[in-house]
Amino acid sequence: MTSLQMSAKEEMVEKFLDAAARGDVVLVTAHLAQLPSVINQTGYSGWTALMLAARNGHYDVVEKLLSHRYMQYALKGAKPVAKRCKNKKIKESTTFSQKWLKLGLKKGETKLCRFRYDAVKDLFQKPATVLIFLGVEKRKNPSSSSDGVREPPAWFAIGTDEDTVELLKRSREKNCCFPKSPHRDLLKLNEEEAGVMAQARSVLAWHSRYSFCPTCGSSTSLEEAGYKRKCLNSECRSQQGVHNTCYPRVDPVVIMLVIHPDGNQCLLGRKKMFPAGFFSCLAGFVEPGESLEEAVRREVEEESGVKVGPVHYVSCQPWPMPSSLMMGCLAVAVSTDIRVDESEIEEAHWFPRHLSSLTLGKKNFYPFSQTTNQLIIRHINQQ
Ligand SMILES: NC(=O)C1=CN([C@@H]2O[C@H](COP(=O)(O)OP(=O)(O)OC[C@H]3O[C@@H](n4cnc5c(N)ncnc54)[C@H](O)[C@@H]3O)[C@@H](O)[C@H]2O)C=CC1
Ligand SMILES: [Mg+2]
Ligand SMILES: [Mg+2]
Ligand SMILES: [Mg+2]
Ligand SMILES: [Zn+2]
Repeated sequence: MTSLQMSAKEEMVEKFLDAAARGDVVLVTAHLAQLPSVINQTGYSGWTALMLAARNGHYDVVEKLLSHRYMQYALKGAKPVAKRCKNKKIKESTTFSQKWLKLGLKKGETKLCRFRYDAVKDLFQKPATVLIFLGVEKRKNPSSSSDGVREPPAWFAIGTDEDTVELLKRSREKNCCFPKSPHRDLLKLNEEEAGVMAQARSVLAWHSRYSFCPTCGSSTSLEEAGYKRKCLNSECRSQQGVHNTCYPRVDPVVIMLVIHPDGNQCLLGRKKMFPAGFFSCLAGFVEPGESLEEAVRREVEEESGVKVGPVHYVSCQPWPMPSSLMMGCLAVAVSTDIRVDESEIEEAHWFPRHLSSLTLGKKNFYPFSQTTNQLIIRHINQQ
């Protein structure tokens, strides 16, 4: 028996929190009828059911929880969430849970802001505006468009110094947002919009950092619909040959689930900046001259002291903070002692499979990256 094994009550709490996180209002109601005090429990993740339901946009679960008599206790811990919920005043704010609400309590999905040309054309006159071409929408059936336009729309992203509140007034979309905390807000978007966001954010972030030529320091100008910056000094070395400073940068990152040699545990760690109780796969930047496998072995050993043997690539995901490509791998450990590098990781542990499956493997449960979810689900299914 390990200390990580759960009691029956802990297991029930996790099931209740899982139902709240998935928006299963029937199961949430059943658990509350059986054990009303469960409403206040935070369980393994450190989050209450209210926080999880709000985070994932399950309006009906939030309403159910708020209407429950035991909620008065929970309100002590989650006052701003409950207050804003009741008043339906969801304003810009700085605290963690309030920000989630702004995005999460709307019915339906969070959407990116969309503007028609007329709404933003005046911005193009401003020197600070950056316009990049994102692509033309693929339409399965072009003639069936609802707005009467036959040609599929072309999408652009605009970088502007205009106030976001002013910008929002120009959009026709009701439930759209400007994600302020990209790590979490990004994960509220559907896959298609997350891809658009990754492309736009990476390229715009690159433009904001490369106003001057890294080779000679002269000014640069935007070319090729936003995918190149050319040095304006005709003598500059970057004008000859291929110079990667002229093109948007992507940093390769490895993110890996390390499996214990017994096959039944996986290694997860937490950085100081993570919310309480939040553990994730280890990750790190690929260094120059390294292969994927070498980067996985080096990062795991640096961060946890665990040595890794076989490494298998599983899936990848663009990660626009500001511009990485996260490559997800399963890695098999050949040693088990953990010594964390405290400058990078606060804690790391081996997690038994049943615990991972209860707390981590559920779609939408945590604001994890898709890559992390897929690695954990792959591990859970490899019984
Ligand atoms: N569990 C995790 O740690 C997860 C990490 N990520 C992302 O993976 C990426 C890498 O993970 P980390 O643990 O931060 O990497 P890491 O373990 O390599 O350590 C980060 C440090 O490496 C240095 N560094 C080396 N090359 C760098 C580069 N090209 N750009 C920026 N810093 C560089 C910096 O000092 C930075 O503080 C980050 O973008 C992070 O947001 C995403 C999901 C989960
Ligand atoms: Mg590292
Ligand atoms: Mg790292
Ligand atoms: Mg590193
Ligand atoms: Zn130059």
